[in-house]
Amino acid sequence: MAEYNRVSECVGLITLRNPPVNALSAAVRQGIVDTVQRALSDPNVKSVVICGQNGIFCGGADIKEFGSNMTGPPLIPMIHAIESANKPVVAAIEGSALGGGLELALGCHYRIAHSKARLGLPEVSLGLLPAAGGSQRLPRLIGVPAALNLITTGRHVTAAEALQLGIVDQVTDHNTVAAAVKFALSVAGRSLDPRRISTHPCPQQPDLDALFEEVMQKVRQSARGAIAPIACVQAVRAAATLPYAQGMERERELMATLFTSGQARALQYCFFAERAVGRWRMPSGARWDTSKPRPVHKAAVIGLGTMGRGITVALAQTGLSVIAVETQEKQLMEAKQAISGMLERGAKRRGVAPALDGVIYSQNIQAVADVDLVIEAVFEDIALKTKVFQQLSAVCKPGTLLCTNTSALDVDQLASETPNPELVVGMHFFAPAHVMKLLEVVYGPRSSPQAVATAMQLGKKMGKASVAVGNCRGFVGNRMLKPYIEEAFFLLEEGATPELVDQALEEFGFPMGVFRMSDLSGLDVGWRVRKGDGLVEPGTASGRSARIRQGRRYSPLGDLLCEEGHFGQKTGRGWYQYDKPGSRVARFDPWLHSFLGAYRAQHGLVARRIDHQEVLERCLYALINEGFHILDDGIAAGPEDIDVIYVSGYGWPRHRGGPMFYANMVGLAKVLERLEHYQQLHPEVPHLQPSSLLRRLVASGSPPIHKWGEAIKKLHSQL
Ligand SMILES: CC(C)(COP(=O)(O)OP(=O)(O)OC[C@H]1O[C@@H](n2cnc3c(N)ncnc32)[C@H](O)[C@@H]1OP(=O)(O)O)[C@@H](O)C(=O)NCCC(=O)NCCSC(=O)/C=C/CCCCCCCCCCCCC(=O)O
Repeated sequence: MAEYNRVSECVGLITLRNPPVNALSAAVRQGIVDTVQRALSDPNVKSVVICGQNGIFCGGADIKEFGSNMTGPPLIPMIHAIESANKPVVAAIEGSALGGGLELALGCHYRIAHSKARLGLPEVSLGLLPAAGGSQRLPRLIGVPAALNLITTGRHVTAAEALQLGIVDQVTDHNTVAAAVKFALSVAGRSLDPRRISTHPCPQQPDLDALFEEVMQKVRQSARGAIAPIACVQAVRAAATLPYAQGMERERELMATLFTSGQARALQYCFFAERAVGRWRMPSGARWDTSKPRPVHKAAVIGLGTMGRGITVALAQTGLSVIAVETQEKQLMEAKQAISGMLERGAKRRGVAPALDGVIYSQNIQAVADVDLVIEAVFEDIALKTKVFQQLSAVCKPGTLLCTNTSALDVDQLASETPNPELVVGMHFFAPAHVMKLLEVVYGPRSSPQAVATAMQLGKKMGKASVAVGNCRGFVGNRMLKPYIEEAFFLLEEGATPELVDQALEEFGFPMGVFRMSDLSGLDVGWRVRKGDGLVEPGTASGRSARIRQGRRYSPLGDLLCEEGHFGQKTGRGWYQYDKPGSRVARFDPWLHSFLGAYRAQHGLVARRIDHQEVLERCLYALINEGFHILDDGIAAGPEDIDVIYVSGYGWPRHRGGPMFYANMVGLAKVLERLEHYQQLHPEVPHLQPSSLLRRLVASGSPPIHKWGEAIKKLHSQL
């Protein structure tokens, strides 16, 4: 797994071979140990170059090995042997040098990078720290502040930034291995002492204590309960304050805690889940690897409200030419200004030219005649959307894919209004569409695999976490959100406060609790949906019967606030109060608390003490239970799909892996037992009734999450 050649007569060239990213598996580590040994013992070899095959240096430790008993030579002594070598060792970095890959390069005496290479220590995003000496060498090489930034964020830097920081010694636009070999020849015989990073002291830093205190505070705030960023700061502190050997000991201790933590398992699960969702499959048997996407060069967006504007920006930023259609002239002018502003700001951030010319604006739907794909983003009204789809079917060239950005309406119904339902899919973006990572690609029974493949590929090009899901009310994300929100309302009725519920959820790791989130997105959104469902009634009735609608428990609390004009941040009043409409700082609202008291009295409810555990169990287990229904219904192909949706679109804390992974960690039997407990207490709440899939999984011995797919298939075949 590491190939050895002698080149230019006296350079030993070691090539890592472990596709696709040359991860440092046991075999690769053994290969490095053997080939380094061979190069150092060959008297004809004066210097050594280490590179990776297929244009990538090394993607780091083999993450797949982490879950198993690790065998093979350990990384730390391997890197130490390279650093202590008596012949110069040069890393030739193409593609990526990440994690253990960069740590390997830091053990080399010199580093040459291709201009397109990216380097970084992203271990923190896997719940770990750079524990092959990276946390001790990098601060010694580039100073404490820069190292802290890289190690606690895990961000990847370009070769140019790496050069500026002093991580690499040279950047080339040409053949990196050839440049490294030339460089290796030029440094043969030079003293290596100054090149051994571990022997350097950390560059002096004034006010070291104040710096670490400030960084620790910032990291704690943004970590939302994640432990790895904090351990990263502690490890860098060891580099700054202790001799290398003691720093390495501290690095080892900190890693020992992280390595076996649930958070590391969750974050590594997320890494693989995000890649797994690209391998989508439909109940028909159609799959990602047998369905060819159609090329999309030109796209159109219909309707330039908030969503349409964001979608236009996301499409234009991928380099597509976009026709942006809005029939109202004033709206069109406003949209044009807003879109140009977003494109300019985005381009400035990314250091590229804004794609302003990529967007053509029109008031006329005829302008979309020759596009390859249309995304409809008009108001959520089935009659209006149906009309637009009929117009599009008449105007567009044959084969144009018709996509709807609906978040709630029936994609199949829209498809059935067109002559070619196989060309219709949902592309459910999340606001703001050019920023949010998530895209649900919604297929109906008649959507062609090619249409799904095209939407999935376009999502990937836009940098979205794209997940293919079946069509149902709310698709995956919003369908699961409904019981979560309903439980939060019920908890208020029973004695909780918005502050208590939000605090429990935010301590769990959500960026915002359910009520702060509701204030941000607007209480009127749900009110409109509930009205459409015939659930909203005038608020004069009292007692239990007033809180049973359509045969199940219902809380009219949100409706009552809306009737008062309390729509959240936009009106300055919601579950909290705000200094003025549009302000973002949520404050305790005494009116709301007396309103809740009066409401409970009117309905004969006696407030009881509710703790954080009950909030978490009722809100989260209700949401998870819906996830099991979704899996059972075949709406999501696997738990990874649900987890990626929740982590990338709904603020589920990544270090908890997503709702289904969390259920797996808590234990399926425990989730089932708690649901049964709450269901007995609240028999009129159907979403607390444990899903039959959850019951069946528990009955079959609660297989681990990576085996659920098999188990679900088996359980279905037994039905
Ligand atoms: C940028 C990438 C490298 C490439 O991106 P792209 O081209 O888009 O391709 P992808 O789709 O992402 O990936 C392609 C497939 O490759 C798989 N892959 C990628 N990286 C890895 C990897 N590192 N390991 C395994 N597999 C990998 C990926 O899954 C895809 O396959 P599939 O589709 O899923 O089938 C991009 O891939 C990327 O960013 N990769 C991750 C980079 C990264 O995070 N690297 C860091 C890894 S962690 C690390 O290096 C840690 C080092 C520290 C030392 C570790 C020491 C371990 C043992 C210590 C034990 C301590 C206990 C102490 C006990 C005691 O002492 O008491």
